[in-house]
Amino acid sequence: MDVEWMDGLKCMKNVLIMVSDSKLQIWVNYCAKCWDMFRDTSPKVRFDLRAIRKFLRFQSRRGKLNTILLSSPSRPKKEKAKLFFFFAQSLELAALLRLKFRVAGRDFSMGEAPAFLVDDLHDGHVNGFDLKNETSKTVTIVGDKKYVIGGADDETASIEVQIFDHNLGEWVKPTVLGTKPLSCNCHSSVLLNNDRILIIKKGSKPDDHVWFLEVDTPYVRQQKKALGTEVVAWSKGVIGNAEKPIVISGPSGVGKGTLISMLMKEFPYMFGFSVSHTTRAPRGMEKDGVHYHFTEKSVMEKDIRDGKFLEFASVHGNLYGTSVEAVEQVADAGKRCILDIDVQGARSVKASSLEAIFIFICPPSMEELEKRLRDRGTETEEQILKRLRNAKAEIEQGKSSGIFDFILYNDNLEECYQSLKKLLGLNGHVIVPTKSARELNIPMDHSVSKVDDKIIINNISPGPEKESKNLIMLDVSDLKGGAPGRTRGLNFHAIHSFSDCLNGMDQLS
Ligand SMILES: Nc1ncnc2c1ncn2[C@@H]1O[C@H](COP(=O)(O)OP(=O)(O)OP(=O)(O)O)[C@@H](O)[C@H]1O
Ligand SMILES: Nc1nc2c(ncn2[C@@H]2O[C@H](COP(=O)(O)O)[C@@H](O)[C@H]2O)c(=O)[nH]1
Repeated sequence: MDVEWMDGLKCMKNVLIMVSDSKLQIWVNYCAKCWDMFRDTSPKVRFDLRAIRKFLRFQSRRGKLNTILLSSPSRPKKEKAKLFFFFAQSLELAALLRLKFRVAGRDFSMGEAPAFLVDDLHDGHVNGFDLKNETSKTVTIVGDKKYVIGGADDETASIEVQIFDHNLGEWVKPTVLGTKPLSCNCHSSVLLNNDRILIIKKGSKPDDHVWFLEVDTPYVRQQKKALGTEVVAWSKGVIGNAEKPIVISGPSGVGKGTLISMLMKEFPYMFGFSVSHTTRAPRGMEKDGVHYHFTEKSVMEKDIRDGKFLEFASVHGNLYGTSVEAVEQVADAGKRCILDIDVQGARSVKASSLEAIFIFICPPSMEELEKRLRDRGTETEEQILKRLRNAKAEIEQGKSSGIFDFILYNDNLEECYQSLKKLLGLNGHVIVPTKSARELNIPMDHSVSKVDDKIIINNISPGPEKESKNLIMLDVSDLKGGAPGRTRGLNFHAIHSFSDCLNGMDQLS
């Protein structure tokens, strides 16, 4: 193996760096003397980061660098981890150079700290997730792209996203879908499954800590195809396992609205209505923002072009649509979302990445449907005839398209309502939500590490209550939903040490 001594690193005294040309690897080693110095003080003080950066840049320009291997078989894992953390502080550079780290035989991409190796890392070392620079940006590499997240000075602005495409060798401005998180002083970024970046905001409100920037999920891929641009999508993380949204379809006048109102009245804390946009005029009792967002056609068409809608359709001569925000608002309130949309809309939702339960409501007969529409007295004769004509095709599609998981006949209203409750599992005991991890505070000053599907949030400056737990584990193994809409299934646990995250722990939610 070729061994080169790098000039730039001579000032590092006790750290040896060897370059293996054949393997394109750097081996980082350290001796006992170095460790003794290293143990008691911040690595930042002991090591000359600038020299390391210079060295790494130099190597990367020569195309020699793809892996840093921390190797010292005689050293305990914990010590290796400390050294790893020290290198992880060079995240910005590592991300630019697209480095890989290997510690104790395991590969970690830059920014992933092997938390299980560092039980007692309480002395304020950052773990590489934050760039810790003035503009609070983080850099995450996914495939051939570099995602630079953050950087807005103004806290009323949203977190910015910029992408550098290594294939094109240029910066690309992405179309950013979904409600964007407000800017914050500092955040951590962790790549999950190579398709989304977990963002943990520091010093934000409890319901605003966790966000996901989707970069290559099925929804994002679909939108890239549809919009023909680079696309990323924000999705806010919600704690707990709020259940799948419910899509209710059926011909006009069948009683969808009536059934939904009954459900929301009986279970107000459980369900929330997705308020659609429409270009039709309001009926007498209808309120803007409650029954619909009544909108100008040109405005709605522009919002559709801008990707703000989960689905939209022309129904009985007017434009109707469900905005991503409408679904997100319900999830934010911790409720299960109900969508009252036509069959075309249900088809679009089915094809989207929003996992939902699809229910079709059928009338007992066309005569009864006509009677209900006429008795409701909200449409003109012409509109009634149009709705009845459309009803025939809708019922056919509802029964045969394979979109719907359940078909209910709304003959006797009370019986139909009971059937609806039964299929939603509401006919037995209903659990009323209690105090939950929604109130959990993620400490302002924290570091973040990742072990498999577990994110460890370590309170760097614990408060006066000595007994309070300083470690929080965020379990992301069971994520559901995602953009468009919220990402459900986040679970927080209090843990006493890093090793707890591999064993049992106290769940907070
Ligand atoms: N099972 C039922 N028996 C008799 N009348 C009913 C029944 N269900 C609903 N209705 C009545 O039928 C009318 C239409 O119901 P509703 O407005 O809920 O229909 P819808 O499916 O929401 O219609 P649209 O799609 O046009 O909004 C209302 O006047 C309602 O009170
Ligand atoms: N595809 C969508 N269809 C929707 C939406 N909101 C309502 N609707 C459907 O439109 C008809 C007519 O409603 P009305 O209030 O004018 O009587 C009805 O079938 C609704 O289900 C939507 O956002 N998208």
